[in-house]
Amino acid sequence: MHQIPEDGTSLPLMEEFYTIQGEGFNTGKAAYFIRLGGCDVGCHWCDVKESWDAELHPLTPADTIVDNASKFPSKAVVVTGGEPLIYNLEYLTRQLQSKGIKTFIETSGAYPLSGNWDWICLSPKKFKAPRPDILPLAHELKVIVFNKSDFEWAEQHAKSVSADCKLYLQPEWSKAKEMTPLIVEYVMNNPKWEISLQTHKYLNIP
Ligand SMILES: C[S@@+](CC[C@H](N)C(=O)[O-])C[C@H]1O[C@@H](n2cnc3c(N)ncnc32)[C@H](O)[C@@H]1O
Ligand SMILES: Nc1nc2[nH]cc(C(=O)O)c2c(=O)[nH]1
Ligand code: SF4
Ligand SMILES: [Mg+2]
Repeated sequence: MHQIPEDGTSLPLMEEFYTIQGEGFNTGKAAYFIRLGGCDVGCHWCDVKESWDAELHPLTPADTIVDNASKFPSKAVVVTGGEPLIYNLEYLTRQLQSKGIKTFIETSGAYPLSGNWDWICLSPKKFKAPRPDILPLAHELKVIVFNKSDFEWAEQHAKSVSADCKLYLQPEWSKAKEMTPLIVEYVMNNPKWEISLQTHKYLNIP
């Protein structure tokens, strides 16, 4: 069993890679991705189920992760998972920011917010709803559309985000053929929403 230190100085690291942010507001921007292992939210359509068991991913010093991230030209890091907010991300984000690196997170919001973030992408899940306190702090609300009921789920959460939070509807990958036309129609009728696509999957990059 991992003994994960509560101060966040070591974290279960599944993978780290330099790529282009494929989704949401920062789409198209180069960024270093840090994928932490561990998630119990249980989305049946999750595209990284290999991340769920934290035990499979080696505890790695946050200092090593920061050193690795520093070597790339883009000064932006996306922390994702798994569910990264299972862990205390205070130390990791402070260290990144002290090196002039912008910190972006991808989260379901199911765990308490920790860390200092330049960009929070909140993707709320029905399977384990976000904590209400993260909603007003999100810079971007990105709702995955797997079926028609997800439009209502999206509107429900849009009520609690800040006035300048960007609103995105993203088709669930396996249902994209079916759901994308519905999203297109929805956005034309409700233009406060925008479409987000998983562009990295079309580009065949990580
Ligand atoms: C794998 S999750 C990891 C971060 C966090 N657990 C979360 O769900 O936000 C990263 C992003 O991918 C989205 N995502 C996961 N599986 C997807 C799928 N099959 N189709 C579209 N988006 C998906 C999530 O909603 C989230 O915005
Ligand atoms: N290119 C790329 N962009 C992404 N945006 C969010 C991702 C994620 O899995 O969190 C992701 C990912 O896995 N790859
Ligand atoms: S919360 Fe994120 S990592 Fe966890 S199962 Fe859902 S999509 Fe996958
Ligand atoms: Mg992904």
